[in-house]
Amino acid sequence: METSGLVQGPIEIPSPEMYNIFPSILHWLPGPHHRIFRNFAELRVFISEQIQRHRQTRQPGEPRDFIDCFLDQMDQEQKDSERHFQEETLVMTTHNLFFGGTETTSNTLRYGLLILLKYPEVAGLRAGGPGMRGLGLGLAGVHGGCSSQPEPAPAKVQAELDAVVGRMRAPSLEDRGRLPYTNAVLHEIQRFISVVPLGLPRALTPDTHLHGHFLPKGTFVIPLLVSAHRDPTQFKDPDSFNPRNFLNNEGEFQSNDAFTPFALGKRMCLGAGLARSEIFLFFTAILQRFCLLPVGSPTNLDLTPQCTSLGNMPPAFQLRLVTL
Ligand code: HEM
Repeated sequence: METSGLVQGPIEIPSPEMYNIFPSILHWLPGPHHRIFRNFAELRVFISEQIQRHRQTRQPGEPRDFIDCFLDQMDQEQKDSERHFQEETLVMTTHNLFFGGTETTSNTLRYGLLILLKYPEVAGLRAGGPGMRGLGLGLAGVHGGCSSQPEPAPAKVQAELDAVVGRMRAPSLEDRGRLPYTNAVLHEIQRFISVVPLGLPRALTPDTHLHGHFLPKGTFVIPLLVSAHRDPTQFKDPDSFNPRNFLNNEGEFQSNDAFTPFALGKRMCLGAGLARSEIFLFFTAILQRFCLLPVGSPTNLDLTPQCTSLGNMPPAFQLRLVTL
């Protein structure tokens, strides 16, 4: 049995760069980007309703979640004329968590699956064997399962998962340290795609000299995270996908200081730990159970991101998942 596994594409925006530079002008121009603003407004309404429900059901001092904690803090600061914990901040912070926590991780997962389709020798897309059932997610109407594919290169991630975790239980975070190749592949996916290519803007607190340039105090600086990820002094052949960037000669996992998908410093991604856990658990759970198959030849798969500057999104693609 095979069912549909079409991966949907993103909303098309005329020019994210334009929006970054002239946000107010785009508000007045017609175009599909207005869907984003509508979605944004809808999400605000949803969050405001959730806050209202929290107010009605909460026990002050006994927080159940982030919104309750924030409301407790608002109570404490009620009499403070310079209070930071206000309703609008709660709405926007919750919104940021939603937005920052969903698109980023889901794009990484989608992009990662596309990369693994393109580089089957990494994931280990297996040829059909007697133990493989043609069952799972796939394109409606397409038949043949893994057996229609040519014999693949060594099934490295799947072989490692088989050896360390087996098939009797789901992979857990405790396994991460014992899966160096898989860990390296996941790091390489994040490096290769730079799903968030720019860090958030900063303002310089002191006057600064950088590479012969004088930058006065107050200058806005936007870190180009993608430039670190494509730096040939840090990564061998940085425009290619190569998990060896995160492995030493003994095949052990090796980190790299230039790996900064979550940025650096005090304002680095708040959800980095959660995101890394999600990426690990989703990928390993999928690869433990399924053989990934492209629709058509892997050589025809295009990895060019659909949208840059706001975020690197994978192009729409189709994939079949066949149970192992
Ligand atoms: C693959 C997944 C993710 C990537 C690549 C990513 C990347 C980033 C980057 C580059 C920044 C800017 C940090 C800076 O400029 O210093 C950021 C900020 C942030 N991220 Fe993530 N993120 C991911 C997932 C998440 C998740 C799961 C959450 C929450 C549930 C989250 C919440 C946030 C928040 C709240 C900020 C703002 C932090 C601040 O301003 O102090 N992110 N993220």
